[in-house]
Order: sequence, then structure tokens, then C-alpha cells
Amino acid sequence: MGRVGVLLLNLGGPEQLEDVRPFLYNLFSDPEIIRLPFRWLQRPLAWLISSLRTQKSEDNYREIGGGSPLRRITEEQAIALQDNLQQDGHEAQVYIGMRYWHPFTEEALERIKRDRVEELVILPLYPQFSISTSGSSFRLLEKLWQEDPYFERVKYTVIPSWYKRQGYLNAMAQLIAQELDRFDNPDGVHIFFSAHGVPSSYVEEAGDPYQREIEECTELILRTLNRPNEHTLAYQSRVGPVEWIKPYTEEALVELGDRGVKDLLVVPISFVSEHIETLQEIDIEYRELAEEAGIDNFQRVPALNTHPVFIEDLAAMTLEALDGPSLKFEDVMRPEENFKMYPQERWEWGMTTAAEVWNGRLAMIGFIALLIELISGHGPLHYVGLL
Ligand SMILES: C=CC1=C(C)c2cc3[nH]c(cc4nc(cc5[nH]c(cc1n2)c(C)c5CCC(=O)O)C(CCC(=O)O)=C4C)c(C)c3C=C
Ligand SMILES: [Fe+2]
Ligand SMILES: [Fe+2]
Repeated sequence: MGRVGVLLLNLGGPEQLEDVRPFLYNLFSDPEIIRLPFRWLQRPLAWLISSLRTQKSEDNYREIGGGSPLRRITEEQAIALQDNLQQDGHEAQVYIGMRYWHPFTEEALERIKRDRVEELVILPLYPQFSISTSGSSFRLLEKLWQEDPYFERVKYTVIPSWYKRQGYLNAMAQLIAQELDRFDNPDGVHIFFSAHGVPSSYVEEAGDPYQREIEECTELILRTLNRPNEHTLAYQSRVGPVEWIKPYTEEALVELGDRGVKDLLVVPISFVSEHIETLQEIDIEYRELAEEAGIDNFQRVPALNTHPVFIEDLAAMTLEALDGPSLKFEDVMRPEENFKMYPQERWEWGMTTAAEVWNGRLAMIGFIALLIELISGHGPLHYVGLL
């Protein structure tokens, strides 16, 4: 066996407040996050949306100490995985490739090349697959692979999702059981699974398996946990005006409060590290909302981070991937090449859905342009260098 590497993929997060705006710009420049009918619109729109969202995002990051802990935790996971493999007699270098912030995927590939890695396992730190997360990183990797002939030599395999693995399920069940047992009446606690949402069109039109995988993952965790508690699954972190998959976490919490639920345990399930959505959105915003709705005892299960059972399973997954058949970028699911996130496919005259969508889009662009002009004294054409 040649030199072995493991590439951990993750989203990345701003490490300090100054990073928030460029981080958001990178995120919204990704066509897997905002898909537009014209490529040329991507960057101006990314600039616009990131500018409009920076203040709100900065306020959120300020509430958790001024930055995301994602890099630190992912580095700890990488070290723990490398040590675990080494203790079992396997020499492998673990690399981190973030999609929207440092260390970027491009930097990881440079290191992999410099170290002359010959065999590589590509392991996204997302248990479930989504076009917007693992799919986006795979698409970028495929492009980088094609651009550099060095990578023709690298034998690689991709792990698309891994939420069914018993080691992961055991680690999740252990964490939940531990938190349940802190309540006075553990069996009476309502378990609330909160997953990061995606726009409904990803699932309904692009065939993103994300929602199905989240639902199946929830069932598998509950089966492993083997407790009698009632449960709910809902989706958090909606952004923008389009419809996202339902139920929404904020609505589900209010409904449970109205039903008289007093003890609630939140389980974040689409991510394996603490991040802004757990530390700020769940621990601060949703807690406040739940308490207002009458839920007196609101607790959360910590993210897996470097839980030893989880790290052991990442190591086992790596070794199985090295021994098993290799899976290429083109083998892992992705949307149709020219798929559009909005409902129209074919133009028809009259007040059709397509016409309404276009009216809405043009009105929105006009409105935003006006807003920018009012705030800054300069119009958008000035900013993109056209005036
Ligand atoms: C599996 C997890 C995630 C999915 C699916 C996902 C889709 C998705 N996200 C946005 C927009 C934003 N995401 C942001 C931060 C963020 N997203 C995830 C995970 C998933 N996103 C994480 C873990 C984080 C936090 C990283 C950190 O800094 O700790 C943000 C920025 C933060 C904010 O302003 O709230 C945005 C914006 C979309 C549009 C989307 C699906 C299309
Ligand atoms: Fe996100
Ligand atoms: Fe959020």
C-alpha cells in the first residue's frame, strides 16, 4: 500500500468577526447554495446577499465569543482519528478541506500533493448527504481533480454518507441517554431532533436524498436508544424567502409548548461538531422561544466532537473504505446538470407560475437596488464597476 491519506470535508466557519462577510460571500457564491438561471448573476448576488446578512450574522457570532469553533473542533477530530489509526498500526495522514473558509479544500489538495499521497479516503463530516453540503464539496473536488494531472495517480474513494453505521448510532444514543438521565423523570422527556433545513425544491425537484436520510437516521437512533420517550423531528436555520422543508423548528417548539410539554431534550443531528447553529440558534434563540411557549426545562445533547466511540467508528469507516470497492465522484448522487431551483422550466405567456416568479425576481432586484442606493448613496452598477 502506498502513502495513505484521509481527507475530512467540512463547511468551515469564520474564526473572527472580520471573516464573517468574506465567509458569507464564499457561501453564497456556491451554485449548490443559491442556484440561478444565469451564472453571471452569481457573484453580484452573492455580494449583495452577504452584505445584507453580515450584520445579523456578526451579531450571532458575537454571542458565541466572536467566531466559529468549527476549525478547532475539526482539527481535534483529525488528530484523534490519526492517533486512533496509528494505535491500530495504520499510518495515515489526515487532512482537512473546508468548503467556505480556511483551511480551504484547495489548500488540503496542495498538502496531499506535497506529501505524495497515493491512496486517499474522502470522508465528509456530514452523516447524511445533501447536494448543498457533501455534494458541493464533491463537485469542487471533481473540478480540482481534473485541473491537476498529479491527481490521475491518486487512487481515491468517496464515502457519500454514513448515518447508518452502528458506531455512530451508538455514540449518539449514549449521548442522548446521558442527558435524559439528568432529568427527574427521564421517560417523560420529549426528544426533539433538530436538523439543519434545506429549501423544499432541493428535495422535491432536485431529488436531494437529505430529508429521507435525516428521517431514517432519526428512526435508527431511536431504535438504538431503545427508550419509551415521545419524539419530534423538525428543521432549523431557514434563510431567504423560499419554502424550506417542514416542520420548522420554531413552529414545532411552540406547538409542543401549547400541548403542555415541560421537559424537552434537543438533539442536533445533521452535524458532528458544535457550531453557530447549536451554540447560538438552539442554545440561545430556540431556548428563549421554548421558554416563552411554556417549556420549563429545555436541554440539549452536545455534538459528538471527539467522542471516542465516534472517532473509533471514523477509523473503522476509513479502513473499510480502503479495503472496499472505490467510489468515484461521478458515482455519487448529484442534481441534473441544468436543473433550476425555481419552478419554471418552460416559458408560457400569461399569468403563469413562471411569469410570477420572474415578476417577483425583477421586483426584488429593483427593490434591493433601491435599498442599496438609499443606504450607501451609490447604486449596484457602481459597485460592480459598471458606473
Ligand atoms: C448538514 C448541514 C447543513 C446544511 C444541509 C446546510 C444548508 C444550507 N445552509 C445555508 C446557509 C447558511 N449556512 C450557514 C452556516 C452553517 N451551515 C451549516 C450546515 C448546513 N448548512 C453549519 C454547520 C453552519 C455553521 C458554520 C459555523 O460557522 O459554525 C450560514 C452562515 C451563518 C448564518 O448566517 O446563519 C448560512 C447563511 C443554505 C442557504 C443552505 C441550503 C441551501
Ligand atoms: Fe448552512
Ligand atoms: Fe442560523
